[in-house]
Amino acid sequence: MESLLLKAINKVNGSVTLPGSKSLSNRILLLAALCEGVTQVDNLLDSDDIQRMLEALALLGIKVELNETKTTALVYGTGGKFIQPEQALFLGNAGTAFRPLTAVLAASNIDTKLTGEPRMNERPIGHLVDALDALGANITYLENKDYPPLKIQGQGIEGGEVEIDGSISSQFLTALLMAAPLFTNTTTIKIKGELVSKPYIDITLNVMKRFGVVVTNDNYQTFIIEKGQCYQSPRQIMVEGDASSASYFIAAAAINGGCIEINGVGKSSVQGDIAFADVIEQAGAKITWFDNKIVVEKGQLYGVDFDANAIPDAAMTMATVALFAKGKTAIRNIYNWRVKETDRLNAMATELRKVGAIVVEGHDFIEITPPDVIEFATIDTYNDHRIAMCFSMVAVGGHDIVINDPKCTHKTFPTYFETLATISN
Ligand SMILES: O=C(O)C1=C[C@@H](OP(=O)(O)O)[C@@H](O)[C@H](O)C1
Ligand SMILES: C=C(OP(=O)(O)O)C(=O)O
Repeated sequence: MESLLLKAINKVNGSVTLPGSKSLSNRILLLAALCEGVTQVDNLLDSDDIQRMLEALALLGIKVELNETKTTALVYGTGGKFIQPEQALFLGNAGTAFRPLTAVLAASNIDTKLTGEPRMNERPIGHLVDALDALGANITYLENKDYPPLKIQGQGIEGGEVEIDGSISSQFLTALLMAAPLFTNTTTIKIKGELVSKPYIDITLNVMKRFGVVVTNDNYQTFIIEKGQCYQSPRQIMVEGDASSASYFIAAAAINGGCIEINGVGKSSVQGDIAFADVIEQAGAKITWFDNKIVVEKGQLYGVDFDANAIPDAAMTMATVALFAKGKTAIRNIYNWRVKETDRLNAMATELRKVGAIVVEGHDFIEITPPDVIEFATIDTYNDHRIAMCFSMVAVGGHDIVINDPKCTHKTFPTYFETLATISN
């Protein structure tokens, strides 16, 4: 396995342009496939998760033309008609591909198999399948109940009233919402349990609206999709920069004392992870907001204690910022870290201890007290892009560190380490 020795970074300074958002890219590709006509998608993310969605769409008979950098796509929508694929759709470890495609294919009239990496088979999908089953879908677990891989026998879905458990992943509700305009009747979705990661639902509703479908949302408890609405191409659509990826550069300036301009997201972002900037501001960083950029400078950082349920991805970055903050940092209400790329609560606790931090790993929280002296360590990344990117903060804070399997960042940010190098001295 490849390792990367990241040398201590003296100063970060300069400007970065973020790659497109993963969450927006995969939603937009799928909805563009579901409308009639051609949609031009600009600033598309070029990464593994998007590649998996593109491959699946190709097998379903959707033509997509990419430019040389794979950041502009022309998607030839087929109005919801797919061809019967010859082989299983391999979706890697991309939740934003697996979950929405499950719902959309359940509403189609073709038969498909959905598979993924071994870790995908450990990431639950039962809450989504239960809701689709209740609506009359025909989905079979090919290995273990409640987990991928799946066989889906598409036979159309009539719609109606349905409950969905929102306590493990918002992607299940996102999937149902995105598929609902394909159902024959009006659909009313009621949420069971506490809905996690709520801002991702705002992203979903925002993208659906840009494709012409309106959802009535009653305080995230009931969602109504009136019958007769179908996706309409906006013809051209721009993917905003990735707010989760922004967190590493926001953190870098805050830790290191440099000044970084981050282009591609700003105060008007539709992505909830932009709220990471508020958390780190509370911790002491100085943030200046613009419409489509953020400028960050250092302040003395202090540990913060916060509920991170709304920003599960960006919150991981605070776990390594904690190494350079005075006092204890507590990140709470993050049980679902355990069912993502790896058990992130356990993995972060293990790796933070390697550099000397005192860590309490709770069922749904993590507390980090920084060490007096950061120890040199080799960080395992568990095939989790965010662990690799988070631990680059150790170098940003002035300490050498080895990151195992740095290419795991390809899931969402293939050029992460090169981009970090451009602002490092
Ligand atoms: O809908 C989305 O685009 C996402 C939702 C979140 O997942 P959960 O809803 O499972 O927390 C997030 O962690 C993931 O990276 C992307
Ligand atoms: C949880 C993540 O990915 P996924 O979309 O596969 O859930 C993530 O990117 O941090």
